[in-house]
Amino acid sequence: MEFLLLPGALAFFAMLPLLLLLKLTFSWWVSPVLKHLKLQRCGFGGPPPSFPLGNIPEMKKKNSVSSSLGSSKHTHDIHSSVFPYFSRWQNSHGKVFIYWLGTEPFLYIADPEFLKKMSTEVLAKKWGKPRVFRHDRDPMFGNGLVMVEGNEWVRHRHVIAPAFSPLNLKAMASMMTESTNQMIDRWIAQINSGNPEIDVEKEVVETAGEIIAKTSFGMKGKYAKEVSEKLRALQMTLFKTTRYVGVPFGKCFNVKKTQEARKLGKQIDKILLSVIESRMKSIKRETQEDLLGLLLQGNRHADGKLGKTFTTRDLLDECKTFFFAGHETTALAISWTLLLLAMHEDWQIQLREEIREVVGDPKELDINVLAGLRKMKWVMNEVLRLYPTAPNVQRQAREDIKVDNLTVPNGTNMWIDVVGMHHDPALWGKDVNEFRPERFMNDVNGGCNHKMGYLPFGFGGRMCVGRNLSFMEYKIVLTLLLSRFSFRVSPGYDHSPSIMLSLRPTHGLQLIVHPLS
Ligand code: HEM
Repeated sequence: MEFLLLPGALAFFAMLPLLLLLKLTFSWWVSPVLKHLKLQRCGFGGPPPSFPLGNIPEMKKKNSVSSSLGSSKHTHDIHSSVFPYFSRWQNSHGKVFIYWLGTEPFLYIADPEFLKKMSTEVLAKKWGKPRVFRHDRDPMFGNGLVMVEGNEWVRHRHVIAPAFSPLNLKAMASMMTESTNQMIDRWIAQINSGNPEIDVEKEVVETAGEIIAKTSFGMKGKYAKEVSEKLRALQMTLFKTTRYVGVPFGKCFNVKKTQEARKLGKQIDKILLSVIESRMKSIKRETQEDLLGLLLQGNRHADGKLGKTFTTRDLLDECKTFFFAGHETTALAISWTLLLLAMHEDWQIQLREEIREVVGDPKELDINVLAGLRKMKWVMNEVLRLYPTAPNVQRQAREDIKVDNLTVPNGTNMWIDVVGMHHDPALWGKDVNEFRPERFMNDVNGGCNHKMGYLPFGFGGRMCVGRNLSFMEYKIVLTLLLSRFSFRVSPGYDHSPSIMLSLRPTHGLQLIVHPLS
């Protein structure tokens, strides 16, 4: 019997490399070509891709050409500098077209009407997230809420959303004031030493990292700082390199960085797992009011046992997700705000007056009054319009989607260009690139002529779950900073916003900071 099988088995092993080659040729060449033909038949145009890089060479070329907007030219007209390739392709292919990251087709969307029609066709739980990004960002988000799909997403969102209710968030205010006051002390010391130029982006991002480490997993002091630094190092390792997402063997271009990210990811998981496990052991005494505490309390069966909805791995992925989705987006919103207020002293004065009227003495900050900071909310909305810190929203079709006479085929990735829509004069009018917070005075959409044209927190059922937390942090940090300091743009500041997952200032954000008497 064995002898009879042997020639067959040998033939199989001899064929193995050929089978593998056929499989790879199909997935990386035949299948993308078929997809391309299908998309063309569906009526979508776009820049012609090459194999195996897709349109990446053109994207990289344009990236290197785009440079600083010039220190004297603090223009808010940033779309063509942060996404030069999209801005160019829009001119020749309109506001909806196909481009390719490696062998993965992406539908580019900067047309709110198209987006509206598509999103009325698809339930939140039926949207996918691009598989190439899920894979690429696995060390950061794992299967946390940002990436999870289908019924699993419903389950996660159902448990997580209540943790972000305004009532629960109030308990976190003291963690925010504590870290902000420590930052203020550092600034005072630096100014007293004769150096009033502060890189507010570096400072605020660091402080927000500590805040989220406290509010997410209840870490304190030095420990919060250490974990937050490790998590940030992981993000830098993943994003500060030339990346070939969607390209076959793309990770091989960066073996060292990929290994480094994996190593850091494991270290972080180890630290967070030990925190989660020790918190689980003391579950009966669990009174901590951070997000992990709230999830643990919601994760108990009626008999008090753990694991109703989340496994330890789920909890770990969610804690990391809160960190990565929450700290930089909020910190950068605060940093861009400080720049815009430094450029528009009138608004700095108006906000300071509002703080005086609504909050009174910031040393006794009563967070119940924060809702009264109306002008500050207009400023936040306007900053997130001009500088949306989450510069795009992504989806993947899990079924064919009909939009008028076009079909978006199952599996198509979508890249919704938030920066593009927020800077589109057809949606906002001639003053689109001006800082005018008052446009939000009587209109939550800031006068945009389409309600899906303003998407700083995404859209539909998957809209940002942490936005209430970010509103609170934004108001607390700004209240404390504006009560203590005035801000001017430093001559050393080079205005060059760029994308590194979030929309950030490439060379930091240097302001001249003066203590108020
Ligand atoms: C200014 C601050 C923030 C901005 C601009 C922002 C923006 C966004 C955007 C654009 C999305 C994608 C929505 C979509 O796909 O339609 C999102 C999702 C998400 N955000 Fe935020 N975010 C901010 C703060 C936060 C904070 C503070 C947290 C948590 C601590 C957080 C946690 C999340 C999570 C977990 C999701 C995934 C929601 C889901 O898919 O169900 N975000 N955010």
